[in-house]
Amino acid sequence: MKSYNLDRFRGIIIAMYSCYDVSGEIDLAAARRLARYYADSGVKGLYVGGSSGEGMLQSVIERKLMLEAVVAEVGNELTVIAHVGAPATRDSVELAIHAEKIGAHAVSAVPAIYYRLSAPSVEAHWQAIIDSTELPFIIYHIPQTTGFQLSVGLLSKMAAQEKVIGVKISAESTFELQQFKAAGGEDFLVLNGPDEQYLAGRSIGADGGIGGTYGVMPELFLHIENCYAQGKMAEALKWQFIVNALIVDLLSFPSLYGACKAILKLRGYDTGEPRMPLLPVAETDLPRIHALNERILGFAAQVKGEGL
Ligand SMILES: CC(=O)N[C@H](C=O)[C@@H](O)[C@H](O)[C@H](O)CO
Ligand SMILES: CC(=O)C(=O)O
Repeated sequence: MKSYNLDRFRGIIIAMYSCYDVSGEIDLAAARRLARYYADSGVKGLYVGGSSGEGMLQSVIERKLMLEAVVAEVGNELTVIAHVGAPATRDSVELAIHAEKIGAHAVSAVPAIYYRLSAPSVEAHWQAIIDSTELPFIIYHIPQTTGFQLSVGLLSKMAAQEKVIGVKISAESTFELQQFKAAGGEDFLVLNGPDEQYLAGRSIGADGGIGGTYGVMPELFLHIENCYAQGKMAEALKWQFIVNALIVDLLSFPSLYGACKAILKLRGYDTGEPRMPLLPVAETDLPRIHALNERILGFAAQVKGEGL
């Protein structure tokens, strides 16, 4: 049995975008405003510095600043998970120690990137992070970007540790998700990565999800989750399909995060442009962003009207 309160990690957790000012520096005030917006939306938590959070494009100091702003604003209301994955183990360890010191609720990390790492190497990397704090640890499995295929064997070995409370799986195989759940056992969390299959992941064993598109439509994911929790599968599926059409549109821009940030800007949350090499939305594409935002807001209003 894990001694941590796992319930605080079950549900909808937004993979938060980073916030920059006009010159591209971390914007702490904007980060606090965005975190507040999300807390008010009713989600369970925030995942800071992951893929959507551009952690890999920031210095260690910048990553600490982003996390500090989020914890300061919503640390008492939401679960805050610090993604500390980095190419160098010592940077990840430094980030993990900092996350614990300032009051984040968990740390999470992808395997170290760039080198083609052996399983023992990834295990040692994760272990160094785990051993550096008393915080619970969530493995981040995203083989399409890291190139590392996490085996059920290594997953099981990691999951046997008290501090390793779960895995966020962004691989698109729901079978793999189910196998991780079976290997980890009842009190091991599996969090769905691909937003397009939130409902599928949830149905086959996921305890919730951490997603990069939740940040522009938290209401819709909360609605899918509520429908699912109440056994209203047809309704949940209907909304998953609506969400998927929106995601297809989001993915049609030069970068997903640029599109999400442009949408938030229309709502009064200016988080700046994504960092290069991630591209912002071109001026000529702004009408398309505007239309997409209107569609999302329309669906969000519909969901609110339906209650649940
Ligand atoms: C590959 C990737 O970044 N996956 C994210 C996290 O798992 C998802 O949240 C996607 O951003 C989302 O499903 C859109 O494709
Ligand atoms: C999508 C996600 O979970 C991330 O941005 O890390």
